[in-house]
Amino acid sequence: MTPLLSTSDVNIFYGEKQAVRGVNLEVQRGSVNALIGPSGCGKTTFLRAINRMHDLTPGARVTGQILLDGEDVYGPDVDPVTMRRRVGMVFQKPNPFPTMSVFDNVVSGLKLAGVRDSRRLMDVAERSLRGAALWEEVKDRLRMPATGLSGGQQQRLCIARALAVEPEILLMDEPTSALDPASTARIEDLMTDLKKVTTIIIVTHNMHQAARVSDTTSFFLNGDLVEHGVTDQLFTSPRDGRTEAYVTGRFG
Ligand SMILES: Nc1ncnc2c1ncn2[C@@H]1O[C@H](COP(=O)(O)OP(=O)(O)OP(=O)(O)O)[C@@H](O)[C@H]1O
Repeated sequence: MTPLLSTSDVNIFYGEKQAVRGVNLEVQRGSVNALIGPSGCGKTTFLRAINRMHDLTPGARVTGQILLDGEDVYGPDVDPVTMRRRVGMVFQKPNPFPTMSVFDNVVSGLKLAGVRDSRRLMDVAERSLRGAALWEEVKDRLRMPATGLSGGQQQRLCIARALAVEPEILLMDEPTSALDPASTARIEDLMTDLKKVTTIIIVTHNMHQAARVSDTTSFFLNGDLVEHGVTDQLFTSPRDGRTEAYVTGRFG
């Protein structure tokens, strides 16, 4: 099967400092992929290369190749804004637009793209909120400020906002680290459903979470991708001694 995402020899630098080294990775359509590893090993740096977020970081540089559905993400004719629409992102802390209503948050990307048809906007809002398992909780307060929602609801709203533009891939950077256990469980459950409509790469510090939600796992250490494989196998019979030491909690 042709992978949806494939990277070859990806190196990422902040000025002179190299944060990610020679990463080769393939991600299949409709899967959840976890990036794990100790703090500072380059997980977030790698994630942000996929949707060209480093274009916005002064001094950051990406070399090598990242192909999304066969297209070079850093190709000369690729518009970074269009690429960021194809590659959605959900951050550690929920970041709804604070001055906008629930509804306007969800459809903000579509409005930015010039969609004005109110029927279509409502359809997309409902589909996206249902997709993020939030519709039932907010359907009667779509016009209320997004900031009135709980933290867990705000994070699901951010997922709905990302889904509204139908991303080919959804990047999630520790999406539950600011949430309570109940909200975390809801988002973990949601991921299984999200696989039906998109492909997910999630950075997580929590190895139990990686084991629960992901199909494949990539273990990073000091900027290197040490091991990538089927999650069950990586956790139960890792090939590399460093992976084994990490997943058995010998360092972290
Ligand atoms: N904007 C930046 N400028 C310079 N160095 C950076 C920048 N962002 C990250 N780094 C460095 O790059 C390395 C990788 O950081 P990164 O945030 O990708 O790691 P991580 O694995 O996601 O860590 P964590 O789990 O703590 O979030 C670290 O040494 C970090 O200090």
